[in-house]
This record gives sequence, C-alpha cells and structure tokens, in this order.
Amino acid sequence: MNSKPFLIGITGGIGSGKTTVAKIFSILGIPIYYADDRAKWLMSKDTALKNQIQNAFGINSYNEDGSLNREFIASNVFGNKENTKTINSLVHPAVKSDFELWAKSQESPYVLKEAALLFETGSYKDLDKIITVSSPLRVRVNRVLLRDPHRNEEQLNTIIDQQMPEEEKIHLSDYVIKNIDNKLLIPQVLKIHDKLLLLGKK
Ligand SMILES: CC(C)(COP(=O)(O)OP(=O)(O)OC[C@H]1O[C@@H](n2cnc3c(N)ncnc32)[C@H](O)[C@@H]1O)[C@@H](O)C(=O)NCCC(=O)NCCS
Ligand SMILES: Nc1ncnc2c1ncn2[C@@H]1O[C@H](COP(=O)(O)OP(=O)(O)OP(=O)(O)O)[C@@H](O)[C@H]1O
Repeated sequence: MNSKPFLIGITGGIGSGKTTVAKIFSILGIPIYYADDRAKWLMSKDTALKNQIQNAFGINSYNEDGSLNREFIASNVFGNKENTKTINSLVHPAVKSDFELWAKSQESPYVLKEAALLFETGSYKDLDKIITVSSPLRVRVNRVLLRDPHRNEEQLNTIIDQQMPEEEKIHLSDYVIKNIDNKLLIPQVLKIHDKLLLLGKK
C-alpha cells in the first residue's frame, strides 16, 4: 500500500484546458481530485461550511432545495475583492482538508489536484510539483464562450482579472503543457507522466 502518493497540482486560467488535460492523466490511471467541483460539493453538503456561507452572504446563497445558488454567489463574488476574500477564506481550508484525506486513501505513485486557483490560494505549497496548462488569452475566452452559453465576455474578463496572470503561473511551475491548436496534448502528457512515475517511485 502506498501511504503517501506524490502530490501534483494541475492549474491554468479559466478555459486553458486543465480539465481536458486532467482527463488524459485519468485515462492513464492517475486519480484526479477536481477541486472546483469538490468545492461546490462541499459548499452544498458540509453543514458547517454551509452555515458559514449563509452567515456571510445571506439566505439567498442556497436554493429552496438546499443546493448552492451558484448564480447568486457568482454575482456577489466575481468582481468584488472583499467578497472573494471572504468566500476563499471559508471554502479553501475545507478543500485543503478534504484533499488531504482523499490523497491519503489513493493507491497510486502520484495523484493530481486539478484547480483553477493553486497559486492564488497558497495550496501549491502543499504539493510536490505543479503543472500549468497554458493557452493564449483569446483562445481561452473563445473556448469558454462556446462552452458556457450563460457567460458573456464582460463576466469572463471579471473572472480573469481575479486570477494570477499566466506568465506568473508558468514562472512558478515545474512543467508547462501548451494547449494550442498546433500542439498535440497526449505526447506532452505522456512525457510528464513518465517523469512523475519515476519521481513517485523514489
Ligand atoms: C462562484 C461560483 C459559485 C460560480 O460557479 P460556476 O459554476 O458558475 O463557475 P465555476 O466554478 O466554473 O468558475 C468559473 C471560473 O471562475 C474561477 N473561479 C471560481 N472561484 C474563483 C475565485 N474565488 N477567484 C478567482 N477565480 C475563481 C473558476 O476556477 C473557473 O475558472 C464558484 O466558482 C465558487 O463557489 N467559487 C468560490 C469557491 C472557490 O474558490 N472555488 C474554486 C477553487 S477551490
Ligand atoms: N485543444 C483543444 N481544442 C479544442 N477545444 C478545447 C481544447 N482544449 C480544451 N477545449 C475545450 O475548451 C473548453 C475549456 O476547456 P476545459 O474545460 O478543459 O478548461 P478549464 O481550464 O478546465 O476551464 P475552467 O477554468 O473554466 O474550469 C472545453 O469546452 C474544452 O472541451
């Protein structure tokens, strides 16, 4: 039994393709922790966190069926630094503990934590290596506009403004995967996977 797998972060700005890249690692058998999805699950199911969010943002934070009111939270958080700080201070510690627990139970040479915010939250410090998925801003915006019909370019720019610029992320990363039309993703993933398997065995 592998009691402590090597912990790898995979990040990138909105629409860079980190989920797409994470899915390729998953096909190779690597366990993936999708932090954004898990954060939303915790925000809906963790009673203590739910109460904290409701105390901070009000009763409208949740729908009548108890599910998270994403539109309401998004309208309060995106573009408002103070509210972003507040939600981050509530959600990120919960995600941190949840990830630690999850990682411990995985049997694999390494595991991946996929998250839009690794550097911004400081959680990169708990990880052994970081991969950044990089794509030009214009390509990212176009991809997200196609994927998320409910978002417009103005809202996207508000989110982008809250995220660390890509060049800074690259500077702080161990590996970079370029997700642009003329570069195949699978060979880039395989190259990093081989390196991580070696590191994970040490
Ligand atoms: C505001 C919420 C409800 C909006 O949900 P929705 O499904 O509409 O959007 P989604 O989660 O896909 O986010 C859209 C983009 O914004 C980014 N983003 C989300 N939260 C933040 C944040 N606090 N700061 C900067 N960017 C953020 C996402 O990573 C993604 O790239 C949701 O993003 C949320 O709960 N955010 C706060 C908690 C958080 O920080 N989660 C992510 C990291 S663990
Ligand atoms: N190389 C590519 N060619 C074409 N479409 C792509 C490519 N990479 C990603 N996409 C598409 O772009 C969109 C954004 O990709 P993905 O969801 O993987 O990004 P993300 O970084 O996880 O985004 P977010 O931060 O919003 O969660 C998706 O619809 C995905 O299918």
